[in-house]
Amino acid sequence: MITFEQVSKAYLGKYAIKDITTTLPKGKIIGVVGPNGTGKSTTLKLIAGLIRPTKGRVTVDGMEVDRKISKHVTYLSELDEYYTMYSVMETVQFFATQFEDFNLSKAEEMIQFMKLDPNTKVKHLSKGNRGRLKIILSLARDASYILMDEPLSGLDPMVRDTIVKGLVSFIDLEKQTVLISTHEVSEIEPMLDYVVAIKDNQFVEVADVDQLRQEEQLSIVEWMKKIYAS
Ligand SMILES: Nc1ncnc2c1ncn2[C@@H]1O[C@H](COP(=O)(O)OP(=O)(O)OP(=O)(O)O)[C@@H](O)[C@H]1O
Repeated sequence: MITFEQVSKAYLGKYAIKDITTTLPKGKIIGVVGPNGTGKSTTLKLIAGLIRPTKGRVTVDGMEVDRKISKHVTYLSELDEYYTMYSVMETVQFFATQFEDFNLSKAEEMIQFMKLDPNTKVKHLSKGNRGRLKIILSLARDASYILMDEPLSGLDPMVRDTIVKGLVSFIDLEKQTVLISTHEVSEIEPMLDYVVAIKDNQFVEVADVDQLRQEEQLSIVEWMKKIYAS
């Protein structure tokens, strides 16, 4: 369970998010959505302990978040952060030495699923294939919380659908909670259980995406259009 207690984050005196109090459930795939610059990355980084709130408290399973939370939380950033001299397999093996919960056989399975050549050096991978490698590195950890900041950026629209389906099959919702930030909601919509949209520094939440579809006959994309139009 992730809680925000009166959390604000300001950069140079300007708020990205302001006075948020909420609880995000466990065992769900949660979309963090909104237009550019609304605070999606900020929200994920606060949960990952990469930045500190200006005010308030963020907790994960009752633990106040600081950098040590990375034992329980994996964060896939928008940036590349690996050694380009390593091959795909060497990178995966290196990560296995860094994280106790890294599941090497799951990583190998995902390399096959993503159709990556394990022997290719990272510096020779296309942008899309680096994107695939990043997804593998974050999902191969048996961490309780998986945070993915724009995981589909740089990936060919033709393969996104397959990758999204693959992502779901590698997540164990009995033990894991996933937060995915994106402004390309339509592509991940089928996998989402719960949605946090950020508008005017506040969270607007949909606790049950199926209910939204059944009772209000709205897709998330349609719901977002309504929110951001008002
Ligand atoms: N390190 C920083 N220094 C100053 N301002 C920042 C910093 N990081 C983020 N911001 C500002 O905070 C606001 C929220 O940024 P954030 O990156 O969280 O948004 P986002 O929704 O993830 O955007 P995008 O979709 O473009 O990635 C923006 O106005 C951004 O310019």
